[in-house]
Amino acid sequence: MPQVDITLAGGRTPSQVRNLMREVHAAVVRTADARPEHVRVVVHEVPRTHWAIGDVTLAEMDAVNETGTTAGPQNDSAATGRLADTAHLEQQ
Ligand SMILES: O=C(O)/C=C/C=C(\O)C(=O)O
Repeated sequence: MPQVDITLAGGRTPSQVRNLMREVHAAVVRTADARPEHVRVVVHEVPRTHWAIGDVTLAEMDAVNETGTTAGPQNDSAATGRLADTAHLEQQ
């Protein structure tokens, strides 16, 4: 009984989430030789205020990207709006 769990940051429309579920379902049926009625797809949607990367939440990154100002902790990723785990790559 295949089960696919997907964790998404909030912000997608219900239609986007539904399409994602449909396509994942189809992919599992096609590739895993699973019966359609046995495939479970579970989407966990996390509020953007509850997902932090390097202590900068996605909501804080959004605010930076929308206003050009820093809304969260003062660090490189908050200032640039980039994901914290990629910021170090530009420093090398
Ligand atoms: O954790 C990250 O680096 C980014 C996560 C973003 C998502 O999961 C999303 O866009 O849903």
